[in-house]
Amino acid sequence: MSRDRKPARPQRGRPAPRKEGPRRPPPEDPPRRAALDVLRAIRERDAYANLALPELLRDRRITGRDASFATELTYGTARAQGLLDEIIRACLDRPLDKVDAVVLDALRLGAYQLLRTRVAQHAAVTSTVDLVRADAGSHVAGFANAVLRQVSEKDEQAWVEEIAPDPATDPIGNLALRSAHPRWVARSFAEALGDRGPELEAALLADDARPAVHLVARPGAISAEELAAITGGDPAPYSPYGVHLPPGTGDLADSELIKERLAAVQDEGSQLCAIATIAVPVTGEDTRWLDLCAGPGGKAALLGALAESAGATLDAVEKAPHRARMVERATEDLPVTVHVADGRESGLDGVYDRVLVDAPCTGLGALRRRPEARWRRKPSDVAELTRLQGQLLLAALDLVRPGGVVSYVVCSPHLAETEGVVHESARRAGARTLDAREFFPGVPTLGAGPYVQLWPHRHGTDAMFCAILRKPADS
Ligand SMILES: C[S@@+](CC[C@H](N)C(=O)[O-])C[C@H]1O[C@@H](n2cnc3c(N)ncnc32)[C@H](O)[C@@H]1O
Repeated sequence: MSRDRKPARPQRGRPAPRKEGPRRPPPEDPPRRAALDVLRAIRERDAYANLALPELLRDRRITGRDASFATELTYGTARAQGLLDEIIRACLDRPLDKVDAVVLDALRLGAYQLLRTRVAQHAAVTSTVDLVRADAGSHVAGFANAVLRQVSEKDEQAWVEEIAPDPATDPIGNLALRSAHPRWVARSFAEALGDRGPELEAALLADDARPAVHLVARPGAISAEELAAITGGDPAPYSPYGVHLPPGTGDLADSELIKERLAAVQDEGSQLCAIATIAVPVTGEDTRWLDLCAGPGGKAALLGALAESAGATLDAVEKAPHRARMVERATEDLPVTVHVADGRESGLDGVYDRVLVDAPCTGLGALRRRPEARWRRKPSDVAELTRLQGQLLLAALDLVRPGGVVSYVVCSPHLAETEGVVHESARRAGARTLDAREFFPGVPTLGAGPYVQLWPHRHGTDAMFCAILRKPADS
């Protein structure tokens, strides 16, 4: 394995690397090179680690233990970025933003190995210095070496003790740094949980755990028990259609079960929100259902299969044409009609018995799936998204018939995106908020209601939020 391989040294007589420009020798250390290239792609072109890394590993034919090591380095460094930056900052005699971005990527990678892996110190330092030399030139190799030597003088715990805010006066700031989250994200979790202590810590730490893969068994085609038996998984604790796969289950894209649409990969929290949408009683007709933000089609496929057995039909609206095509593929053979349209002005009539608004959101509830997302999202995203979420929810309340129900779902616990949007839209439309907890039977620790907020550390699901609204019958 190349992890502990001694790095190549310049040969005697070989000309020293020129100072004026970076040179890139053939990769000597494929896993670290792959990790560094993906970290750079994340920074320079907003790449997603979970898409960019597998592609790069495939292209460079990096497999086995090297691929696992590259994955650990890339995901771990991307997640811990803010904490690593604070530690690197403490080792500098200049502001962090004066460090060349290419060098900083490598310093983060080196610091991650020193603080959060079992890679030997000398291997972590020399391999990083080699990468810096190759990418930024020899003149900065000494600087990188000096910074990493300083980082290596303490372990993570000691660094955190030294640089974290005092937990007595700033518990959120302390936990944010400890758990490598931006302060505003930690604060939003604290506000949603009503906790600044152990539960907040558990919620933040859950973002670093690898989520189990959940499958949904297509209703009417296969039962969860059958799917569990075939896959070696376990029936999910709460969703009657869910299966939890054993840890380490590989890529399922080529599995016959998925290709034949008997099953799909879907977080149990998403399943529960779709199921709740149709569990609420409505009086009278119950045959016209609408999914107003349907792409890529996970919930539309589950609702479509449930619609088929209930004798209902589903209209699925999606603004982005390529995502609408994904909905079409996911719902083939189901009573689903896909519309490429803006949900705020879809042109559809207000006749629906049930509407799901699974609105675009910050995704703060699924940070465990996107290593870089916690650092990419900005507080300013929230204001923009809440405006759109409110408009979509009002449109849904317009499209639902009197007496019908709307469920509003986001994958975020941020109160502005959850309760804030629901309060304001319900008030403006004169809609009644129902106790959503009733429609999540058997799910524990749902708090005081009337909304449902799921959490990875409590429920093993993404942090999905669900509110259920009823349009007054006389409106
Ligand atoms: C959270 S995702 C929905 C996930 C989907 N329900 C599922 O379970 O697979 C939100 C979707 O809304 C779409 N979207 C964004 N703005 C929209 C709008 N104004 N009208 C309709 N869809 C919109 C996005 O393209 C995205 O596909």
